[in-house]
Amino acid sequence: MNYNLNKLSQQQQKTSTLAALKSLLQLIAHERKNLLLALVAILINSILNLLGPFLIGYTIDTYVQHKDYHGVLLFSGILLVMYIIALFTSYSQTQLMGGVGQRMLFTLRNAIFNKLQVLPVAFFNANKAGDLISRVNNDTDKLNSFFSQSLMQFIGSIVTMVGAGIFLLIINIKLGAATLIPAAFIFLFTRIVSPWVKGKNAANLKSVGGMSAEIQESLNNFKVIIAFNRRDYFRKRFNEANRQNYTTAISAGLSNNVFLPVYSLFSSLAQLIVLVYGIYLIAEGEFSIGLLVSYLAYATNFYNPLRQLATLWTSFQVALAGWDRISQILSLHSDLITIDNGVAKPAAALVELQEVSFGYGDGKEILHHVNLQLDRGKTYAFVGPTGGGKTTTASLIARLYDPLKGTVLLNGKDIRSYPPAERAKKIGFILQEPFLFTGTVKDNILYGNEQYQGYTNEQLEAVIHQARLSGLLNIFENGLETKVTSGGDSISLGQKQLIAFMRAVLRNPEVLILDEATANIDTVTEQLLEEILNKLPDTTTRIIIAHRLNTIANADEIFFVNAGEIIQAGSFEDAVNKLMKGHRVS
Ligand SMILES: Nc1ncnc2c1ncn2[C@@H]1O[C@H](COP(=O)(O)OP(=O)(O)OP(=O)(O)O)[C@@H](O)[C@H]1O
Repeated sequence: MNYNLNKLSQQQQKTSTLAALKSLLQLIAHERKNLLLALVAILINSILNLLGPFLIGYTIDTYVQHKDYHGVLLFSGILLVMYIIALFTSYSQTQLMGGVGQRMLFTLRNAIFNKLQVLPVAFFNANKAGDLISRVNNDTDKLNSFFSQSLMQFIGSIVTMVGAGIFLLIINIKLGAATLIPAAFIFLFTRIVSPWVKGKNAANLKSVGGMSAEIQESLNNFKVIIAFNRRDYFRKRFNEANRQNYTTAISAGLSNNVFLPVYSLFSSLAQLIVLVYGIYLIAEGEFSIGLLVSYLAYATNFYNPLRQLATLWTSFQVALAGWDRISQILSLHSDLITIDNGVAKPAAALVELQEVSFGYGDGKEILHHVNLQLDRGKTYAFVGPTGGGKTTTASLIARLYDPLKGTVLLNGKDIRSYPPAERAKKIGFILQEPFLFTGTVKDNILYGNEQYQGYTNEQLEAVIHQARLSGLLNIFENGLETKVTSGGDSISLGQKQLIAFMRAVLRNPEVLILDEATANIDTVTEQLLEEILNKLPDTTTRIIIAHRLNTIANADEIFFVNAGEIIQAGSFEDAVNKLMKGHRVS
């Protein structure tokens, strides 16, 4: 499956505006009650706005021309009450839709974040974290702006326009038709120009994502930047991303501003038509002054919302561009599904790779028809040159990826048939770069461990003691309460590896994979770690990926992993003998 969102956006078929609007409305479908209330408020508001000019015209013709000031006063009072009610309805709908927008934002951000939690490693390999953050933060906010500020105004404007259009045609069909001609041009113009505007806004949102990715990358690597004094390099890259954003923002801004002047021009033309044609009709005796005043007001009532629609339409195009980027994530599914293949065959080994081939999607094959058997309770070492495929093999055993061909079996069952929670419990994987989150050593040790959640420090210390891990915990000044940050600068890399080690061992896995897990640990601690490994339950299978020969000296079996192959090299002595005869171990 293609997980590259940028490639996906190129492949993605353009959705029609109506289809996109439909899918956007589905997002707030559960807000029916608030939407209905906001709709009623905006309808009342529009109706009151529409009645205004009619009453003004009526007052002029009936009372002003006959100097009936009592009537003028009465209708002025009625108009004042109408304006106050209109103000109240406008305020209510803003409040209601503000709430709808914020709740939609909340739900949507949760939905994207939850989706990110279930997507496979391949997705994160293919996309930059900064761009993903931008989609969660920035793009969702564009939708919020549309829902909270624009949607009801949008509906209100359309209702007012339709109402005003009907009044225009009812009062005088010929004048009405002439007044509405410019609107037809506006409609045509909008249809033609909208996809272009949406495209410009999509490019701008993409460049915001690119800039966010640049910031994220330089922040992650700030030590290297300072150590190598390469500030200029990242400054240049950021400058480039910023410039790109500046250019696309200008371009999007210009395209967004295209609607308003055109709408304004055609609105003014319509006013002119009403004035010229209206005066002609008065001269012909077909029209009254009061009617013309009402008529001009209705023409304004028709074209003003249309002008407002120009701004709202822009906000809609921006929201659509944001929605496209969000739905690209939401529409993805993990291809690491759990398959229904629950019948275990008699297991020849605990872990078995049968004719496994794998590559990362760039066409290069990393493993080629590999066969491997790992027995329960034994210790295995994967050695080989840098980039030889050791981590890849371990990742396939832990099902971070699925093989392109062949099968990985755990206990005689296809690894794909294990539910993720069960698989994670059976396989402990200590990565080359252990992941720690901000909290304490205890929080990090208990991460993903249901069994000991809620244990007090004393209870957990007892468990750690039982697992013979006390020696490792003692290395931390404040024991379980030692503070850890996700950047991990408060503790050393070796200490991080120790926490990851304790985390994995306490889960009591059937297979424990250590990927260069002792590379940053001093030899005394490494010795301690080895003792712990040796005392793990007899049933635990250990896979050690290491470059240091002393780390693998006690392995029952050593495998050379290189150039797509995994070669069984026997015990440490056998491997050393083979090495003497010309095999290269890194
Ligand atoms: N996420 C990835 N996307 C594309 N290619 C990758 C990815 N991870 C690894 N590779 C490639 O796969 C090959 C094997 O990498 P792997 O990490 O398995 O090697 P290794 O033997 O563990 O190396 P090391 O000893 O340096 O840890 C390398 O050529 C590497 O460039």
